[in-house]
Amino acid sequence: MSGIDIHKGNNGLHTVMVIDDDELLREVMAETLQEDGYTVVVASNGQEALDVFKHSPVDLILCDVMMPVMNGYDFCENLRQLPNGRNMPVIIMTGQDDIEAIEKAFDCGATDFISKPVNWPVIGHRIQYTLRASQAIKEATLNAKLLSEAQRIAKLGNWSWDTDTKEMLVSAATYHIFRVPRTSPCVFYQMLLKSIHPDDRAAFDLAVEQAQRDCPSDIEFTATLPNGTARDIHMHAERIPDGTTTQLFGTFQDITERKNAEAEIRQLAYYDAITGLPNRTLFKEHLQQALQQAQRNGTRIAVMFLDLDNFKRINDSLGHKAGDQLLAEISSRLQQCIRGTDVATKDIQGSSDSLARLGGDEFTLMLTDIKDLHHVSTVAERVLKSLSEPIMLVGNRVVVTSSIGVSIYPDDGNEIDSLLKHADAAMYQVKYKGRNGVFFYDDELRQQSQNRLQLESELYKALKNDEMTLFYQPKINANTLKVEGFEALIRWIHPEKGMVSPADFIPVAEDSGLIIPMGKWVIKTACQQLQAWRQAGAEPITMAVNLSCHQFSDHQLLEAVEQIINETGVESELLEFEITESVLMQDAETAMRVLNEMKQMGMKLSVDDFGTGYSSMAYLKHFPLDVLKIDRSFVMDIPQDKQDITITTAIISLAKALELNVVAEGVETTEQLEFLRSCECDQIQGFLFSPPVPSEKAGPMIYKPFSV
Ligand SMILES: Nc1nc2c(ncn2[C@@H]2O[C@H](COP(=O)(O)O[C@H]3[C@@H](O)[C@H](n4cnc5c(=O)[nH]c(N)nc54)O[C@@H]3COP(=O)(O)O)[C@@H](O)[C@H]2O)c(=O)[nH]1
Repeated sequence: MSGIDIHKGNNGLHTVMVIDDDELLREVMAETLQEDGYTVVVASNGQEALDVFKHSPVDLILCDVMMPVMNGYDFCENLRQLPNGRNMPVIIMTGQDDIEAIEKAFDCGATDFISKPVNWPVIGHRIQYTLRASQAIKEATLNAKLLSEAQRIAKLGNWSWDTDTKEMLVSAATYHIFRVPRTSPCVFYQMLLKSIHPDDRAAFDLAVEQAQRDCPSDIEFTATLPNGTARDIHMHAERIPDGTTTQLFGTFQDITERKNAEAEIRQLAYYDAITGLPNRTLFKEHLQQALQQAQRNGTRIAVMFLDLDNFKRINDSLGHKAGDQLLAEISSRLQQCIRGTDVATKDIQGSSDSLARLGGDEFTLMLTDIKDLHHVSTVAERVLKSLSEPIMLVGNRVVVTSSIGVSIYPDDGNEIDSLLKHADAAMYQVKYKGRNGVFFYDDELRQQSQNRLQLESELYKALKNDEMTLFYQPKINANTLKVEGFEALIRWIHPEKGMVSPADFIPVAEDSGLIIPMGKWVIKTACQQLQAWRQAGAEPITMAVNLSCHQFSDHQLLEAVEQIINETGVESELLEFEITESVLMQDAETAMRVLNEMKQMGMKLSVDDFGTGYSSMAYLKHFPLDVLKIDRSFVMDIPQDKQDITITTAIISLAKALELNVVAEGVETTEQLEFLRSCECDQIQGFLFSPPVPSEKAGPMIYKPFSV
């Protein structure tokens, strides 16, 4: 017979290949199998069968042994070499029902055998059973392969272990995780034990013991691989269901990448990138733990709040890179300072004392277990001395001093926030007294902070109860002495205390956030007043309103101003904002953006208290400004003070060069006026003409020039 002879069965689900040199037997067999529903392909010897097999899909082979050209044994051996022949079920038909022939058939790769003469009624069932078994093997093989791949992808391997015999059977992925070659179960166990980091060994033994007691356990340990690298491994262990207490099973998973990512996230979340020190969040965790411990042990804690005195100036003049370098140097000096007698640790575990960078140029130190406050002073003095040593920054010798405020638990507070707040208040006391020093939070500050709290709550009520009013101080043309504008200044008419100075409550409003609604009220009231004067026939005059730091950085400010302008109908070019030099220079880039937006809306912009901060001329040149206001402190001692004369003259010249109007504030005497006039100062504001007054008194000033 030549070519492929196919006999189609009626269901055609499975194809059986019949290989026999006896043509009659072949035909009978084909017919019988066809009747059972199989499609049949026939071949007359092994060689022909191999050729047929290569071209037509077959599910099972029935093969005679003794055949010309190629016998059944050789066919089996050759078939197993083909990729799709490796797992093909082959039933050998042997006439010799002896063990030797059967063994030889199995040796050559046969799946099963049947004896000749063939039992025809049974053969269909035999084939069906073999096909079913083959299908099950195929599925199991595929599942095992997919599982193995899944384990590889998940870096997860499984194991089973008899803790008595010390035999540990593991999956391919487990070998891969530990980077060891396939080996015997006993050897693998030894390798595993050897790889576990000594610090993790006790936890590993405990996890095994726990699993033996039928409590599933999970641990993470570090394994050192044969190539010396360390990997983080997670192990889950359980007792084999219905097994003995020594029979365990579980998984190993390589979690190194996850652990690394977690460490990176932790670093970003808890540490400062410039200095590597703990940040505010971690410091608070440290402090919280230390507070709990101090509460239990009845000990004291010192919280030091440290602020560098001249950082901003250095940052602005030498650049941010140098600023970062400076912070890193400060951080390492601080670490050395507390290492003298105290241990500075960077992490929570085992931490006692701690150092952190809160942001900007602010650092905090926590000293625990304080027996004597003298010790805190010693550390603080050491810090001051160390930080004031010169630092070389991009070729410049820089000297930085610092101000330190200290609060003590439990004396000055029981909670994180109050301790930090009080240390901060003490630090401000140092700044106030001239910087470069240490101050401990004390009764006076406590009283001040209580007063502040009281003021804050009264301020809330004041806003609600309409206790605020505006006074107006005229700005007068230095030559004509005509009123060209007013500055609106808030006043608080307290029901019991009478008039409270804005100098006392504006800082509290700033800290509490109340400045935002209060500031809006001021802008609106000032605009309403200006519009009322304009509608009553006044010439165009300006109305200046002070913007505090918080107001200036409030994202909703411009929206609110636009609404006020629309509601009151005031001409936007008559509204002037006075912003202090220090607020503008705090974040010059942002200031530039906000000022430009204000300018686009038509408002006038004025730099208040000019000369008291330190302006970057580069920014000043580009800010869209209209007015420079010379601070009162320079005008006060004119004409006696030579330096003030020099400064005032210089500011006026600068304003002229920048094509800005210049206003002198705090003018109280005719000598001051004469001097300012001689320098061509444009406008005068001060008690010489009028203090801030209520609107009823301010209004008539518009129509009648002043005289001196
Ligand atoms: N953000 C806001 N700040 C405001 C507002 N209203 C006032 N303030 C700020 O409070 C500080 C104190 O203000 P005040 O007590 O009103 O003092 C002003 C003038 O009364 C005072 N002044 C004016 N001329 C003279 C003078 O000849 N002699 C003298 N001794 N004092 C004088 O100067 C203050 C105005 O300063 P300035 O704003 O720099 O022009 C003060 O910082 C106010 O800015 C507010 O609504 N919002």
